[in-house]
Amino acid sequence: MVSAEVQRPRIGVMGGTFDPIHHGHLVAASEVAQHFDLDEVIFVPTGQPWQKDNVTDGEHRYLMTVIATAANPRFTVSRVDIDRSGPTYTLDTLRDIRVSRPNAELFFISGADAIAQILSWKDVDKFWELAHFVAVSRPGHDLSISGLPERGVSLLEVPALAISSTDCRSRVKRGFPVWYLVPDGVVQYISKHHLYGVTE
Ligand SMILES: Nc1ncnc2c1ncn2[C@@H]1O[C@H](COP(=O)(O)OP(=O)(O)OP(=O)(O)O)[C@@H](O)[C@H]1O
Ligand SMILES: O=C(O)c1ccc[n+]([C@@H]2O[C@H](COP(=O)([O-])O)[C@@H](O)[C@H]2O)c1
Repeated sequence: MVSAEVQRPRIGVMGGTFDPIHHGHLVAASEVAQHFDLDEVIFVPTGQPWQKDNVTDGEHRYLMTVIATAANPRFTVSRVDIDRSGPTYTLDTLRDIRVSRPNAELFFISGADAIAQILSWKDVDKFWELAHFVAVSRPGHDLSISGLPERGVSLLEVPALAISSTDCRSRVKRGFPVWYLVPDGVVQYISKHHLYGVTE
């Protein structure tokens, strides 16, 4: 009797502060999904990103991420980092996602700037047994993985979008449009909730 081989689900994990989520994030996730034949990409907004200051409330960032990903049947959003108290560490993110997807092969997606900082992340030496890391190109940043285990990390060139959340926040504050930099629903959410406005 021939036993059918059960295929493990291949799941991307796109962690980010998403303050706000923009098309650079979405294109990165979509390209990695295509290249690595992923069944799903889980977007995970950070709770308390310990290497960033003055971050917008997590519920706003979570809801913008839900709005931005809603149309893609392979994109989902997880609250694991938003709901965990204390600083957000990727080790916890990956462990929590593994609990909800026990059989999955995980692919953690990050941009060139983030991967360049990875050796400063908590317990980085424990990452490689939990997920494969995919580092994508990003305008203005060299894509390099020197010093990281070769089998643990892959590089992927993606269409260059010179968009950052910092620039989106600055544009809103200065009264410039963010149409076409972020999804339409996110533009409307920012306006409705008066995010990133001039502080009185
Ligand atoms: N334009 C982009 N192209 C490719 N990857 C990106 C791009 N923007 C962000 N990323 C990657 O997405 C992940 C989450 O990024 P994050 O939410 O911090 O956005 P950001 O634009 O870098 O924000 P900020 O400007 O506030 O630092 C990181 O791994 C980052 O490298
Ligand atoms: O684990 C850490 O110590 C750590 C330090 C900095 C960033 N990260 C993760 O890297 C991802 C991108 O973070 P950021 O700050 O660039 O939005 C996000 O999932 C963070 O939780 C993780």
